[in-house]
Amino acid sequence: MPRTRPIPRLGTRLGCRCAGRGFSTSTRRRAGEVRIVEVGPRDGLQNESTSIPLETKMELLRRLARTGVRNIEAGSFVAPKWVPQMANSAEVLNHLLGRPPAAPAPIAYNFLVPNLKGLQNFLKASDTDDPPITSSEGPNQMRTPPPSPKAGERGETRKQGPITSTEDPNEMPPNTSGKDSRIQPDKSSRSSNSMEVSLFTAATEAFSKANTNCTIAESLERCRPIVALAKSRDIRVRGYVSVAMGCPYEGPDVSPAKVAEITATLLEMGADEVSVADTTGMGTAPKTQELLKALFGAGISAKDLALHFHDTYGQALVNAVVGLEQGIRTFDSSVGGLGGCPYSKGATGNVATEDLLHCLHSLGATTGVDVEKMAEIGRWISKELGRPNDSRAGKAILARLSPT
Ligand SMILES: CC(C)(COP(=O)([O-])OP(=O)([O-])OC[C@H]1O[C@@H](n2cnc3c(N)ncnc32)[C@H](O)[C@@H]1OP(=O)([O-])[O-])[C@@H](O)C(=O)NCCC(=O)NCCSC(=O)C[C@@](C)(O)CC(=O)[O-]
Repeated sequence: MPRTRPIPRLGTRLGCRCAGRGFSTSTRRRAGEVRIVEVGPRDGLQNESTSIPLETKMELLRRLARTGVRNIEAGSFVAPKWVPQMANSAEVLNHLLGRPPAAPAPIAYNFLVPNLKGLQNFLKASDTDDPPITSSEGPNQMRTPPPSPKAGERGETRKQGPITSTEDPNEMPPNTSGKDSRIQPDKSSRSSNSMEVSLFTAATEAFSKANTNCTIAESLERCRPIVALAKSRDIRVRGYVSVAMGCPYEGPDVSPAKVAEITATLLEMGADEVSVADTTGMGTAPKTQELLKALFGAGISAKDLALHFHDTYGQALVNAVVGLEQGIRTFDSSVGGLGGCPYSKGATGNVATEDLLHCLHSLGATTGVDVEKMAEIGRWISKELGRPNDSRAGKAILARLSPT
């Protein structure tokens, strides 16, 4: 009789040690530690049509910081005429440096830079001796001195926070259940926050042209000096490859081999990780699998990758689970499902952080993020922006918390 090949259960493939039968709700079924990169304040807000006050952005960042999330994309040093919503990113950065939001653990704040000018503006804003603080300080907030501009000028490397190129980006704090994370307003934890940058390119020529006014090859050449300068200042660099699973101009068939080639080029340049982005939400489970196969086939390790799903076709969670099964441990998401891309018509927001957390926690993953706090933020920011809350899990959690 032919022997059937045993198919490992999800939990087994994710490395959990479950005896006997396991259920998806079992706390013994652990998917390990998963890093969430909250992109709501940048990817989420960049597409809003009405101007968002700086204080609303800062309040969003303060609230997010309290959830236990350790990576937040906070703004973008792009041309304001292209993305006006991000025009006050220097002020956001100044606030984060001058008055870091209280948080249970150090946070890596990330800013998008499309070109060398963007990085130079980022460095100028972070080197400001006296950030222009205009809002009132919260009870737990202490002023942390901004990094000295002298270090970089003398050619020394400026010490960044704990998440740097030399450290494992997937490393998580010991307490990752989220629920019991406590705000620690001590100076040491907050002064060890770090500032990172992200650069971006695309997997199709048409999108590259629309988003950054240059070819893919030109955009990669733009990336090279950005990585070099950032590395010389000991700043962690993340790369993005947009439209990896479908392009608004060239259609759904984007070559996985091309995505893998671009991703490898960014990593070879020195990027610390690359977030592979399904900008249009055209990705499906088989396409995610095929893409990861191409990426791994190109010699790229899962720990150097993040996945960034938009939820336009409602496939983001399924795709994330495929990624999880294949060893990916970093996922981007935005609270309340905020977002869209100004250069991808019809694309909806990123997968909602609340939905992703609910899914990951049900699989036994630890994220360190408090999903209930995140749900409250989703409700709050949606109301502030006058848009619907796009997180199904968020709405369900809120209904459970306050049944009427
Ligand atoms: C890339 C550029 C700058 C090239 O734009 P360009 O027009 O080719 O550049 P340029 O060098 O000719 O400059 C044009 C003007 O912009 C200024 N400029 C130039 N650079 C900067 C800068 N950094 N900061 C401030 N100003 C800048 C520059 O000084 C000049 O000003 P002017 O002389 O006209 O007054 C432009 O196309 C641009 O900013 N595009 C915006 C791209 C963008 O932000 N897209 C959204 C973010 S990416 C994204 O959302 C995808 C992602 C990451 O989430 C993943 C996914 O889901 O796919």
